[in-house]
Amino acid sequence: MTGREPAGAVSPTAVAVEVRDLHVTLDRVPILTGVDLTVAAGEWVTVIGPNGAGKSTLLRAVGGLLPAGPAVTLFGTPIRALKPRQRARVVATVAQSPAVPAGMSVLDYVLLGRTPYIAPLGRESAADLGAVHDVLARLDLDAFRSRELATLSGGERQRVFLARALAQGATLLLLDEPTSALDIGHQQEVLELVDQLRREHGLTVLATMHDLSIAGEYADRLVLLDAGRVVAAGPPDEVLTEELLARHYRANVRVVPGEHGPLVVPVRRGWKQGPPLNASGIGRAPC
Ligand SMILES: Nc1ncnc2c1ncn2[C@@H]1O[C@H](COP(=O)(O)OP(=O)(O)OP(=O)(O)O)[C@@H](O)[C@H]1O
Repeated sequence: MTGREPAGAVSPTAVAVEVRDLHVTLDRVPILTGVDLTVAAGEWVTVIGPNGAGKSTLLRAVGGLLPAGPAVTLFGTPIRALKPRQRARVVATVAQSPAVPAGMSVLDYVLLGRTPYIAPLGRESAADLGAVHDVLARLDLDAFRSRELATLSGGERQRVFLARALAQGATLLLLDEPTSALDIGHQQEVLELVDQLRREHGLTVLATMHDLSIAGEYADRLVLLDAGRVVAAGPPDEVLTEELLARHYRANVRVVPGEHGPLVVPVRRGWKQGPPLNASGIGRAPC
């Protein structure tokens, strides 16, 4: 469906992502310290953590957008051994706020995802166009194909960014807060599509998310990052605990069982739960 093709020199292995003792320093500030992470082929792992924890930095290092030395291996090959075109066939990234090229149509933008398959100075093939049209249809973007990307709403644009990554046909998808601008219906639609592609085509997904309930519903495992270190990792019900979320997010939450994983409900601090409301029904007595 996404025009996935052989990934050059990279051979299939049971491990999609191997990160060992990753240290990243930006402008002399240590951002990631000794991060270890393994993602099995076909697995969905979501990195959670408070603002500034280093989630995007970790995804950028895994995607080869930041130098990571020997610490990152994709499908058994050190990422620094992959040439850019080879890497683009293996890993596709949806960044948090990708640049929007001025004057570019949605169709042309999504076609950029096919660049690793088009010879330099060559033209896109019928297969490239087919992959793009397929992805546009599945993301409910057909009506926008001729529109200038810059004129789309934030949520429409976010779906186009994902479409470009899917059109790339890579085996590993890195999604940095892929649904932050989407309404609740489109959130579910997009995440279900990613999960369906994972099941049908063996995609591996490494994501970041702030919505913890949604993170737990879709991921096989969660990795909790705080101040550049992994502080917890495991199945959602082991990581989404009231105690861990209080400690690392300084958040007051209740965690309740849900059909597809724990649901995290924020509870306002310093106010009594439930009645009594005052006589007019507005406001509660402070604790
Ligand atoms: N070029 C840079 N120089 C110095 N510090 C940087 C640089 N880029 C990022 N940082 C810092 O690194 C830290 C981690 O940033 P990152 O974007 O990875 O966090 P995050 O967990 O994704 O945060 P958020 O949830 O807010 O998106 C932040 O404190 C950020 O300010």
